[in-house]
Amino acid sequence: MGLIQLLKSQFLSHLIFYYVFLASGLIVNLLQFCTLPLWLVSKKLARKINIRLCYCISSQIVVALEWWSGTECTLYTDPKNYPLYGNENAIAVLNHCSEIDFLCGWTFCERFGVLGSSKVLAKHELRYLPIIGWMWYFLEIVFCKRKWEEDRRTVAESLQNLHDYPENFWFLLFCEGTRFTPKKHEVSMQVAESKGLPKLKYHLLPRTKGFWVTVQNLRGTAAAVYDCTLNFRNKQVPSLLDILNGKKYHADLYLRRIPLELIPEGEAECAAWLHKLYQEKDSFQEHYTQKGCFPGPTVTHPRRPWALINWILWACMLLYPLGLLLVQLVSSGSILTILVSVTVACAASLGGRWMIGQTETNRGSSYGNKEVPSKNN
Ligand SMILES: CC/C=C\C/C=C\C/C=C\C/C=C\C/C=C\C/C=C\CCC(=O)SCCNC(=O)CCNC(=O)[C@H](O)C(C)(C)COP(=O)(O)OP(=O)(O)OC[C@H]1O[C@@H](n2cnc3c(N)ncnc32)[C@H](O)[C@@H]1OP(=O)(O)O
Ligand SMILES: CCCCCCCC/C=C\CCCCCCCC(=O)OC[C@@H](O)COP(=O)(O)O
Repeated sequence: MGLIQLLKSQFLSHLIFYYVFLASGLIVNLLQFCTLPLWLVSKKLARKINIRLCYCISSQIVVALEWWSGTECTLYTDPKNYPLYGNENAIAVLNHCSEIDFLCGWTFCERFGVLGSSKVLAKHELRYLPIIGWMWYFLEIVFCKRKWEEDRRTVAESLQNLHDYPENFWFLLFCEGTRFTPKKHEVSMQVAESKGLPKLKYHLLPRTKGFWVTVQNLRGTAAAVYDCTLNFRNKQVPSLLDILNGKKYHADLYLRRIPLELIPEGEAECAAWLHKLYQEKDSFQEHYTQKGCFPGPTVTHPRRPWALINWILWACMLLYPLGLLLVQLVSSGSILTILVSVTVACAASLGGRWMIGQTETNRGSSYGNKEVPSKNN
């Protein structure tokens, strides 16, 4: 292991990341809270400010992927659609295959300039996640309880609010609704069988209602669906903790742009369309497994410096006063103050590690583990 690699795996390096993330995150949350009165005066300005504040947080995790771990992201797409990315609103349908799939999504958002504004249909539990969940509240992220009787109204209402959104955004949907595990795959393939649908090898059966309600409510707002299929080279299974340890991966994303007008309006037709899309995604994954790449040409879209600059600015702002304080504490020689500093460091480390734990599949929900197939299918 080289010296740099060794440095990246050290507790102190992680502690710096955690401290900067947690301290800046709480400051950003506080600033977002202060924008509340502004929403009454100018919704447009409040949204624009919140987009930039959210960028300050989410770009820090992108920095960990792009600059700290050096992970590379290759985009496979039709070059003729390339100028549209980042310049229109879109619904991104991404396979939920990895603990860092959301982060790869964020990286592409960053590269195409829509990181601050991009959104997701997220499970309700994430609303309460400190920093990220609180930030999402101000970003108008759409939450669902994964209970259709409740979601059908709330999700539609939240989507309608996005009609006058002042900046371009991508709206991410993990149609599988949960992350892939062998058990969930087995259950969902039983459902597929009961519905007379072909089995999928690499994906869980997609949940169609969220897709339908999103497409219907974003008609006129979003121009296209981006069908995104993600995989990692050499059968690697990345985790956020490994990224923090500086482990480098190579992500490949296959992106097809499908104009929204091509998607059927009726619920049943839309559901059938999505099932067909997932069958195609499955065939792309098969191609990747056989050949080590997706079909079609690649385009190179390099990382931008802004996320790194943002992180360095926060680090300077937060580490300098902390350094001064630590010097004072140590020179004061007070055992109590030194103990307090150690406790704060441990709290930052445990807090950061706990947040990373939220991305780990083995701590995931039991949603999709034991669902009863619908009677009428
Ligand atoms: C250039 C690059 C371009 C793009 C880059 C890509 C992306 C970047 C874009 C943006 C990034 C922005 C932010 C990302 C940051 C972080 C995100 C991180 C995480 C958040 C993600 C989540 O939280 S995922 C979980 C929440 N989301 C979802 O669940 C969405 C999908 N779900 C649905 O749509 C559901 O339908 C629902 C939630 C709306 C409602 O769920 P419910 O369970 O109540 O109803 P269902 O309809 O799903 O269930 C009943 C029907 O399902 C059948 N059934 C039963 N069991 C199963 C089973 N095991 N599998 C499949 N189907 C099952 C059942 O038979 C019923 O069938 P019907 O025929 O009656 O419908
Ligand atoms: C710069 C480094 C800073 C270090 C600290 C970083 C801490 C960052 C921590 C968390 C960022 C969390 C972002 C979103 C979390 C995404 C979680 C997720 O992927 O949800 C899974 C959900 O779809 C389905 O859930 P289940 O599979 O049903 O359960």
